[in-house]
Amino acid sequence: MINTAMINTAPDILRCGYVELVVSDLAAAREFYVDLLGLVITKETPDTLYLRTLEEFIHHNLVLRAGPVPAAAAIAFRVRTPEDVDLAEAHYRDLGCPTRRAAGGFVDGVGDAVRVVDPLGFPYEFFHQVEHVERLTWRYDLHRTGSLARLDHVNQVTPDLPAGIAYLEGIGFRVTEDIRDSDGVTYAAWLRRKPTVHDVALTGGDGPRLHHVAFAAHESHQILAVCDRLGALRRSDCIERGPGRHGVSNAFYLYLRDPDGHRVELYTQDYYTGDPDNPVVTWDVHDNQRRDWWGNPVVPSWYAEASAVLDLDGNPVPNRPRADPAEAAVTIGADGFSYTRAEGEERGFKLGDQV
Ligand SMILES: O=S(=O)(O)c1ccc(O)c(O)c1
Ligand SMILES: [Fe+2]
Repeated sequence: MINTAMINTAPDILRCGYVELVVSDLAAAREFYVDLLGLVITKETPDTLYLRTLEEFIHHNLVLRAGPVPAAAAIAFRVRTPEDVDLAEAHYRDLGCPTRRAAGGFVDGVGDAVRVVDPLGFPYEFFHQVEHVERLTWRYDLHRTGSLARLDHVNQVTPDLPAGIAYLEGIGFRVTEDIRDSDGVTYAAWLRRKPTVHDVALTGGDGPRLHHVAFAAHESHQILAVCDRLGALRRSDCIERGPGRHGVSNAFYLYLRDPDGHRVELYTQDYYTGDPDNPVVTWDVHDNQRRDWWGNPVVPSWYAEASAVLDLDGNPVPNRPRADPAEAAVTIGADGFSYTRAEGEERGFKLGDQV
């Protein structure tokens, strides 16, 4: 149940504004995110890159900071007013979480902000004041392969889904879709603030870890163009999963891994969820089309690997193990290679038996 008392002090979150990633080789990361994916450089210093998508008007959607340990340093949400930063600071103090305020911002282009280590162990930031930059929507002369339009969501690995969902509902998020089994175990959930399928997804597993950050294109052919470009450049090795169409969200997708292994999703064409009675879509964990609508396999690394997250002092936050069953175990390894049916309904491998 949602604890409405908590919502009263929660900030009014608009959307996920940016993610700060630590990368071990800034030049290699620049080549991946700028040359390959076409993100736009708003600002560049010797140790930091500020990048944005084509439709963005705030200073950046991605901060790449050179550092020894690849990890996620911040998941930053824009809030509606400057006063919401105060509310965020008070809310997380009420929750007993570490907080740190920076009146001049933690990164360039962003003003007064508060960073917290939230109850799940994730480094969240809440900001309102931000430097406006040129929105490049109509600058087709600058659009590159993929034409990534905006930052869409983050996916976070956490062990206890019910607790994670309750916490996020307490700061105003709403579930739009989830994956469960007949015993009531929840394996994954998608939660929103903006009127699409999600701003934050929770994936059941040892955490806190950042599973991926997703950028949205307008059309699936733009994602396919990235695949073709990667093939032409003989960089197909950075394609981890897809292209394909998700069951959950109905979005067309592609997952890439950057030079440090940070996972990036290219994503397009999910659906509107803005009405207060938006119906939640629940998928059975044995539904072989839940994660890929065409039944294509989910490679094991997609379930197993994710990025560490840092606390407010820059130290990796230790993982807590998931107590509930792991989806990859319940679905007989990389599902899509076999029918993931409940006990007694096994039908062996799909066509083209895999070894
Ligand atoms: O693989 S899923 O269909 O569950 C899925 C749906 C939406 C996403 O953004 C995602 O990363 C994964
Ligand atoms: Fe995603």
